[in-house]
Amino acid sequence: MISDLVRSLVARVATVGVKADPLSVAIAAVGGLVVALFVVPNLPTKHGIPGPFRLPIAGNALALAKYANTGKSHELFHQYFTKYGAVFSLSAFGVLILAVRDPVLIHRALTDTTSFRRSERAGQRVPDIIGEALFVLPSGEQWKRHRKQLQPAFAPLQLRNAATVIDPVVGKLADYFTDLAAKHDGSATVNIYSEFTALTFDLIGVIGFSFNLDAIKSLHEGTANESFEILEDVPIIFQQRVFRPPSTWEHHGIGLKSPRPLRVRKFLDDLFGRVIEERHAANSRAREPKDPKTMDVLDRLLLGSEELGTFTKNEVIGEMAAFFLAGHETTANTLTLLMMELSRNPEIQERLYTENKTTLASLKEGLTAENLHEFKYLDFVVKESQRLHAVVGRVGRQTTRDIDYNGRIIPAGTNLMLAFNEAHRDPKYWPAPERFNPDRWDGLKPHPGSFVPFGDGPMNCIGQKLALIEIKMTIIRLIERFRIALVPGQDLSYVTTITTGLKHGLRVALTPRI
Ligand code: HEM
Repeated sequence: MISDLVRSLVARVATVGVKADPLSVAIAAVGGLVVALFVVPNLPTKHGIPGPFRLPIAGNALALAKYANTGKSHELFHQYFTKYGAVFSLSAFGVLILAVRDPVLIHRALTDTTSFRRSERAGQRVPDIIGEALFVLPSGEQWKRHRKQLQPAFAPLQLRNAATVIDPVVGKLADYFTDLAAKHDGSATVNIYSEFTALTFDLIGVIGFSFNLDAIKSLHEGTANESFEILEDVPIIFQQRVFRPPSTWEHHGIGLKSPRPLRVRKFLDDLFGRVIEERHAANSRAREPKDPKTMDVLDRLLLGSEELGTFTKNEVIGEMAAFFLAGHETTANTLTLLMMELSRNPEIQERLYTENKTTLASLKEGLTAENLHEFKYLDFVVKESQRLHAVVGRVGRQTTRDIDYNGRIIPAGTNLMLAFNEAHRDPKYWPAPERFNPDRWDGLKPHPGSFVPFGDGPMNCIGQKLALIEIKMTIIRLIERFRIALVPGQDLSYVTTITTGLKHGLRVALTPRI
């Protein structure tokens, strides 16, 4: 059909050359415009990878923005993967994007650092707030410096100490549920997502920076918590900017000079500025210099090192905000979706309870970071939940040179969207992919790239061990003390911002086990 259109236009243009009557000129001009605007953007490309119809200039940006702004981009991508297969192409304002579900290409893009990189794109969405933070920094020297400096804050000793912080905080949360249940006919009904968001928010503050933003306290006392509200706005601004050209941000109230982002940045400067000053003062009062082995994230950011130099104030504040961002919503969503599966599958819950009881009784030194591996069925349950619910559903990379992909050439400079959530449910790698079946993990070594909840390669999640300690300890302590049931009749649809979770959270009834 396209070739017929092009042929008739060529004939028209040829006629124009001979006769030049006004009607033919007008038809040829309109036709030329139609071809330039609608046909050329949709001609088969060098890479030959299929994809949905592209509009002139905007390409697929309008559909992407529409779905992204309603939190449903996962639905649009799923429709396209179903229609076009494991890799499809999109464009947005001249930028070519390949969406990838194929685990082989996902694995390659995450681990082959000579052919793929993280581009500047994510950082350019939030240069005013967290532009210089690890998880948006492009591949290169600055990323390497941040990673090298911060990695030791997640070493075994720090994780062991973190576990000693997590266990009592979770214990207090469980006490709160017990009291609530006693006041309400023996069962506490809560939106567990709100509880987990507050929990993970407080934990990242205490573990990473030794200060508590008291989100749990505010939630339970029903008081406002400005730090929490402001930090929660960062991913929303991020998401609202993703598929919109920067020239339109101001119009949507999310420009670099718009009041909302300015308020966020000012608040972060004030809050984190105070925390930084206090830490500097404490460090200068200390008689001995800090032992690098016991340094937390903030120490590492402030003290720098001989080898890696010192961090600017913008880098420190950006990292602090980004750690709250990367470290709390991801973990809260993972915990919530896991609770959804447990509340839907009482028999799995009971198996966990039995394992819990025997394993906890066998631990001489109590629950620690080191003995969590003894809860084997719990490990399967967590993995299976992360497989079905990849809360970081998509991650970006860019090709640094032409790539041969199954005989097709993906040109250098192409942006890839690696769809972890789709790879996790690919029937080629996962039999009965929609079934929540923890037993599938018994003896299983997944195909590379088919299970990547924390990414892979050098840019994998720096906080993954900490996140798993938080998740496992929370589940162990809640399952130990409560039966968890789903409150019927609720809307469990997903919402995708930077992460994917449940749009309205999750209401569960917690009934204490006697
Ligand atoms: C279940 C919880 C979590 C999930 C599913 C998750 C997932 C991920 C994924 C998929 C990436 C890779 C991004 C990429 O390849 O571009 C990542 C990176 C990152 N995560 Fe997590 N994360 C979680 C918890 C945490 C926690 C608790 C922290 C902090 C304490 C954290 C901090 C980071 C940071 C700083 C990066 C950037 C690493 C780098 O670029 O070198 N995450 N996370």
